[in-house]
Amino acid sequence: MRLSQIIELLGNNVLQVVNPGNIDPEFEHVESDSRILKENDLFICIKGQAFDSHLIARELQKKGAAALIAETAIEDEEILIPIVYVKSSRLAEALLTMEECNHPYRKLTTIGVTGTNGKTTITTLIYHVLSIFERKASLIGTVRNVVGENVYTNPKNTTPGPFELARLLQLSTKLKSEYFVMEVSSHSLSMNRVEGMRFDVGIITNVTRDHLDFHSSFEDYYRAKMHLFSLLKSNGIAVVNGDKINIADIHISRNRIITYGFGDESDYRIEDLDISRTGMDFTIHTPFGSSQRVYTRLIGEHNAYNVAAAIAVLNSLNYDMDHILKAISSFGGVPGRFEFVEEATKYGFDVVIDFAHTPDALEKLLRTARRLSPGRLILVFGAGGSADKGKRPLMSEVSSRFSDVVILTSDDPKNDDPLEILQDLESGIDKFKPYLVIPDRKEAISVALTLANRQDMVLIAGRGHEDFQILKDRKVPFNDKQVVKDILETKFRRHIKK
Ligand SMILES: CC(=O)N[C@H]1[C@@H](OP(=O)(O)OP(=O)(O)OC[C@H]2O[C@@H](n3ccc(=O)[nH]c3=O)[C@H](O)[C@@H]2O)O[C@H](CO)[C@@H](O)[C@@H]1O[C@H](C)C(=O)N[C@@H](C)C(=O)N[C@H](CCC(=O)O)C(=O)O
Ligand SMILES: Nc1ncnc2c1ncn2[C@@H]1O[C@H](COP(=O)(O)OP(=O)(O)OP(=O)(O)O)[C@@H](O)[C@H]1O
Repeated sequence: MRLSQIIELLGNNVLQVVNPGNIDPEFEHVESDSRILKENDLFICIKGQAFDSHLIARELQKKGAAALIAETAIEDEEILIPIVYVKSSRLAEALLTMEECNHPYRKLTTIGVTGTNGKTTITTLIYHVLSIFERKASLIGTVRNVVGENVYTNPKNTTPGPFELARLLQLSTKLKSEYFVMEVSSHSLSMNRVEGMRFDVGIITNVTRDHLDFHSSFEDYYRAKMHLFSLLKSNGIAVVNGDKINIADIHISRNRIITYGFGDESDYRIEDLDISRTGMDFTIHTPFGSSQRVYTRLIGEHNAYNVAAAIAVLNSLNYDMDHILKAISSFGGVPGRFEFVEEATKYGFDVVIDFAHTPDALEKLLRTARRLSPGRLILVFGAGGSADKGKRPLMSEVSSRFSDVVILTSDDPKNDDPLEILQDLESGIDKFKPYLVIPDRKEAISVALTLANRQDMVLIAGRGHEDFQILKDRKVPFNDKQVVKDILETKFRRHIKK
């Protein structure tokens, strides 16, 4: 692609072009990482959180960059290559990488899920059903990225950056995938990561308090999520939790919006939810007048929403309800989401691992647990560091309200002082209810298990499937489920033998 074509493609994102030699170079490739820049690349300068590549313009020129895209002034007389100034470098990055890859999303049915909670569950469930139907699909999200036989676990981001996204889309088309099912985080929407692609289906689950370290306000966070619907293909549809989201906020015609929920107005309406320890069932009424009983191994009202969302999407893609419901019934869930540690049952109590790390998710977890457990609820949780501090006391407040014993502990402290995080958490706790503060997570889990009597339920929240803890810049192995199993195996087995 030539520089003149790039300028045309970027349209009104372009502010100014500085081209001392008045040249129109042709580029081999668009790059935004100086470490892998090659001669004749067009380089996009980005001011990131850790690094600002505008500051290394000379090095970029020396390495062979044929032109630069920039959003802040590069005042260096030695820079002789053209510079295209734009309003947003990240937007330019998204548009140009997708152009370079020839818009692979056009050959795929793309399904994007946004919302504070439920993204991984819904994407994984849709992927599962499509796999049962023997349809080739890719899955992109927090837990893993799967494209054909390639599985990338613990990806850096829930939603990849533009280069990786374009590469995953391209690989999907190369491997003849039909579907591309992905989580779309609010960070990615704000940072224009997905701006280069378009979706056949956009799903929104809910928007509740989270990430207010990154977003300037709740309204800003909400707006970021809603932006997904600006990225629909011309005939794309929105699948919306009608109980949680005001459809007036989605600016597409009503006949392209499908709602799900318990509310009477829902297109896919949930009724008569019956929850047990092994799964749940409910009736789903469809907009085509049919009503069927759904069985799922997922547990909790929040998961009834997630299952209804998946049904609405798949049925809208013209899959038959009987087949959808059969495939859903065989879905075993996502690791670390309301996952029982079966080894605990022989000791007479339950242990559940869950990824809840927002006030709303904790409430949903505890309400579900209360429905299932005749005994006490003993909750172990902490809060992540370097993230939304304001949600910490709100999480404790919910925890005090819905559980019987709370043990505050460490999550992923990252660069924050673990004791300061605990103080923030403690400030929201109800001091008239039993609670403990045990900074060491393993010890906290051990104490919770020791406190558990017959029929109690121990809930270990916040880390879910994750198998590490981030302490400053150290990543140490830590998996809640494994830790529970180890404690039961050592401490409890010995105890029983005596
Ligand atoms: C704060 C943040 O969101 N950072 C994201 C951002 O990184 P960045 O661009 O700011 O990175 P940077 O290191 O400052 O570099 C800036 C630029 O300089 C370039 N560079 C850098 C070094 C160098 O030597 N040369 C060079 O050219 C880089 O290639 C980049 O273009 O853009 C990257 C690519 O898109 C992301 O991977 C990265 O996510 C970091 C890892 C992150 O942790 N993000 C979290 C907050 C996040 O996005 N989370 C959400 C999910 C949250 C949830 O739902 O719970 C997600 O979607 O993952
Ligand atoms: N529909 C829902 N409404 C509220 N809470 C939910 C819902 N679905 C899941 N949760 C809660 O959120 C936790 C994470 O679920 P899931 O991984 O599906 O969400 P996510 O949106 O992908 O989360 P994250 O963005 O943090 O990765 C679950 O363990 C559960 O506690």
